[in-house]
Amino acid sequence: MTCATASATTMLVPDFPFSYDRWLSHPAGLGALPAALHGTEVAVIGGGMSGLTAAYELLRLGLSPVLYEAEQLGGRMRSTPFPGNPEYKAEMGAMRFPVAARSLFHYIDLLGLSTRPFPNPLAPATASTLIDLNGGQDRARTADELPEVYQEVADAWDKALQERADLATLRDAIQRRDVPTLKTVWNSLVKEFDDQSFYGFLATSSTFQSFRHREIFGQVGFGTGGWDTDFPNSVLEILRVVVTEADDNQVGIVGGSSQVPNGLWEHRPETLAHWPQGTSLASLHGGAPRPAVTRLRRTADGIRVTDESGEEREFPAVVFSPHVWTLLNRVDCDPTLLSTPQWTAVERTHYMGASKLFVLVDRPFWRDTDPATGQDAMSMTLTDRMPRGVYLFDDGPDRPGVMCLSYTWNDDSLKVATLSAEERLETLLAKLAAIYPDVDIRSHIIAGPLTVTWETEPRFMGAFKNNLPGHYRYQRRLFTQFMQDGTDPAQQGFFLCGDDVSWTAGFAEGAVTTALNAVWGVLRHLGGTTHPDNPGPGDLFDTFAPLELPYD
Ligand SMILES: Cc1cc2nc3c(=O)[nH]c(=O)nc-3n(C[C@H](O)[C@H](O)[C@H](O)COP(=O)(O)OP(=O)(O)OC[C@H]3O[C@@H](n4cnc5c(N)ncnc54)[C@H](O)[C@@H]3O)c2cc1C
Repeated sequence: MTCATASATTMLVPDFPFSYDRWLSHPAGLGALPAALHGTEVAVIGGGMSGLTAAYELLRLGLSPVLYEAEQLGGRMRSTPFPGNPEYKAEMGAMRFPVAARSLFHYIDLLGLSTRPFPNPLAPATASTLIDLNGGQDRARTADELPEVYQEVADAWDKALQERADLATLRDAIQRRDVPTLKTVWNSLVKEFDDQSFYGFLATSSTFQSFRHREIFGQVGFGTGGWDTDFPNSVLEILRVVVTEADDNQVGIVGGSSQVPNGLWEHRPETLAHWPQGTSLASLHGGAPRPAVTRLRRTADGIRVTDESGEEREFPAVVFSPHVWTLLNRVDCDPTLLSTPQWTAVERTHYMGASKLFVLVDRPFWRDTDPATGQDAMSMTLTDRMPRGVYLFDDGPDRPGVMCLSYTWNDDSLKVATLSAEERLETLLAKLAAIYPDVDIRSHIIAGPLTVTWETEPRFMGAFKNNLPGHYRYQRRLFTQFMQDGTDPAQQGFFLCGDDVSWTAGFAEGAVTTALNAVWGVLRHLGGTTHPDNPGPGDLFDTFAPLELPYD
């Protein structure tokens, strides 16, 4: 089932509500370059979802993208096979995609990948959910079956959103793609809430005056649940997720998320300029990308890229997709790559930490009925103990099942960061035994543990960006960096993309849409144009531009 079209809404981000999905699917294509420029090499640094989207579309425009990847293609769409059982995978990064992510789904559909509903807390695809808070447990199949207090919390959240953030108007404007209304309402929220944290928003809402309600909300929250580690972040980040329905109606990709970026590497576009039919990024690169980039220098004609092998190549344009922090410590950068205010924004970028631990088990034993209680042996679990979130994936009763025994963010991720994989497993099993005393998880494990902590991964240093209060201005500088008309020519030709420069970090949709901004930027920089019937994000920049907040 691929179901982008089943969504009435789209992740039309209110800061810049350009319809990337329509730009992508328009028969006129993304643009055209003078024939003399066909085959021009453009560097694309980073082979995650963003870099591969950019490289794929630059290839279709007739350019010759040269992809650099430091580790493995796919980046944070990392589906790691279990040793001995490679058909089963652990989703170390992205694992669930809102069907509203229509630009991402443009590529999921293009590649013919199948999706299935994701087993989020209390979702229809989830047999049962257990909430373990303050030592007490509540179990339910749907939210309606939970005790009254949970409904009070859900109502408090709905009311707070309605009263303080005009949620219904924003959602309606997004569904109708009514940009004037969307911008009017959203811009006033940006002014009001840029300085406000998520927790501050709750604590100052009349509907959340009970601490107990705030604590339960931190545990169960909305959509994917477990939002309390997000409490210090800017409430604008949360409002973007809510208004675009990014946390609702999510699906997983059958066979693993990494198939999307890896699929673009192998895919042979049906329509492409200049190149013969059958050309793919893989074929252009002889099957393997260039290694890590170590140095970037401006020259009279462009940007010189040095890679780990010592090779140097000069390009008229460079697209950079890894986390921007890597510009501070992994890549020796020419200071003129960015303006001083943009460098400040790079320095201020704030990333969330996240850890996960997966095991493969012999069968989905959690579906067994506990004879004493008549309930499932185990459930999708939200807990305030160390594991925080337990997710259960099965392919039928007689086949192995995948357990994500723990998915954590920030402080909870740091609690396991210094432990080895085995130590993590021991600790997590002990914590889960306190919730499920009669279940012997270990006796079912046939492979794993597979684990990751993104903040200690040298090429990432964090899971995904999340702005703190007061960060809007920095975010704006990074997001709009692809607009280089009118800037100092000596500072043109270098284009940032990736989910950390997007307004919706933590969602692959932001990786795709910022890649499309960079593609537009490269097209423009090299002297190409978009079709008048299908203007791109930069052509319509003034209509959609993110609000500028005063500095003084
Ligand atoms: C724990 C976690 C959970 C997530 N959950 C979801 C989810 O459920 N749904 C969703 O939509 N999104 C989710 N995301 C976000 C999603 O994974 C990202 O939005 C997306 O994968 C980002 O793609 P990217 O290309 O911008 O960056 P990346 O995937 O980080 O790609 C950057 C690439 O650059 C490479 N690189 C770094 N330095 C260099 C260098 N010097 N030279 C060459 N290459 C370099 C890296 O190795 C990497 O491959 C999650 C992310 C994490 C970490």
